[in-house]
Amino acid sequence: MEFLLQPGGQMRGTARVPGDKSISHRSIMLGAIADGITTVDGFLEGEDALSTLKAFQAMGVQIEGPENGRVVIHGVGRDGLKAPAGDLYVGNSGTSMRLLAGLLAGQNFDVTMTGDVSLSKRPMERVAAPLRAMGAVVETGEGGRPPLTLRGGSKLQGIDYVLPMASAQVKSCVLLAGLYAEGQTRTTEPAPTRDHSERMLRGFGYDVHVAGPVATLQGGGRLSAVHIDVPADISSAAFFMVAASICPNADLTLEHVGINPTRVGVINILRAMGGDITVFNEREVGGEPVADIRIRHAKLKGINIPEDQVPLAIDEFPVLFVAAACAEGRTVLTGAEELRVKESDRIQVMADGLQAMGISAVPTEDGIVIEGGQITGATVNSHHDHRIAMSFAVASLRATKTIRIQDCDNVATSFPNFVELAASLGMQIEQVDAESAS
Ligand SMILES: O=C(O)C1=C[C@@H](OP(=O)(O)O)[C@@H](O)[C@H](O)C1
Ligand SMILES: C=C(OP(=O)(O)O)C(=O)O
Repeated sequence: MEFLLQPGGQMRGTARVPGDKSISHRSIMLGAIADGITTVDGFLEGEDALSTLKAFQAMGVQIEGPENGRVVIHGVGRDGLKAPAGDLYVGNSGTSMRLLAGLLAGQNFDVTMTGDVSLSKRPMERVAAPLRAMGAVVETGEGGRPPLTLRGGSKLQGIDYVLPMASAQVKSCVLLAGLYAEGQTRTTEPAPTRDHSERMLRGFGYDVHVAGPVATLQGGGRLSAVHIDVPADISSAAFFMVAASICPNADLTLEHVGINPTRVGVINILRAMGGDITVFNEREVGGEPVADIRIRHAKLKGINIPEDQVPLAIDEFPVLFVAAACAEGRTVLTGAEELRVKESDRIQVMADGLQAMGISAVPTEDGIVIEGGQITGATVNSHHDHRIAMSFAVASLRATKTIRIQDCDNVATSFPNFVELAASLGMQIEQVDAESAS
């Protein structure tokens, strides 16, 4: 499936984007191994979160929904998971594979996880290594890539793990394995990353101690079912935050957006570029801060993006590169080599696409240098990457010609109603079959 975009779109109105993907994954994982019935509202009905949901159904957990964002999980308790009948296929979802690796390392059955063509290229040694150090038996495919197999029956020991990279997936993997380990498990991260696992574990009544970069928990405890209210995903909101910022006359309000301090890099960076963003109606919902956000068109300027913002905006860089392409002057990103191991190499793929659209975008080892300019139009490829597809769609708001984006099926992993919502706010977008696209 492809996206076809015409120049001249608008960006006005009020919208609520779908539920947070990171929190949706974790709600299923923790709900499944808790005692009692966990209810979830605002669940992301996208393919990635559904991959996690199906994995637990395959391990014998009764889960109802999602229906209008509501999921009911009949927790089986910490030792109640059953061996799945076959491999667990988790599609495009790195979060599913890496967090599940931790949760499954201490079970008494073997399990193999596989993924799609994009996930099959992504590094899994980063989770295999600490799990092995805890006593797990873990096998990866060639070069440390999927499939990922965990052999059952290993007795795990707690670990004091200093993360070599800023990664919430690796941190969460180790903490989830720590639930099944003897003694204490401690993670130390080089920079703050999303802390949804720590917050949600506490919500389920599990004691996690956090002091600066160090998170500590004791193995062997139990989780008690709760109700979880999933906020709208700031990573999905980001497409419209940039869209409204770059689009003349735009005035957009996004409702009920999660503004956890470990996720707000996109707001900080856009404001530093001159963005007109008002965060209001701040409240706390189920242990996560939430707010409404109003974005109006602004004249953006290029900046040197502070490296401390990188983990706080890690999934928002593809669309922030579009903001940089529309800004006056040069934007420089450094310290972001992690972008090369996402669903695609997001530095290279964005540089290629922006260049095809007439923008000077020069990749570096750990970032990119973008000169603001006039976006023309082009046919570009998303390389199986949902965020790349949606970012190029946003570029249409300042383009002079048609933009065609190939390979857009994976937008359904995180934002199944993107086309409908974008069109309702004024973007000139339609979905077309690849066959009709010669
Ligand atoms: O923990 C999570 O839910 C996520 C962590 C990040 O990955 P890394 O830990 O690989 O940076 C992010 O890119 C991903 O979309 C979701
Ligand atoms: C990197 C992402 O997700 P995951 O690692 O779960 O595939 C993302 O959604 O941008």
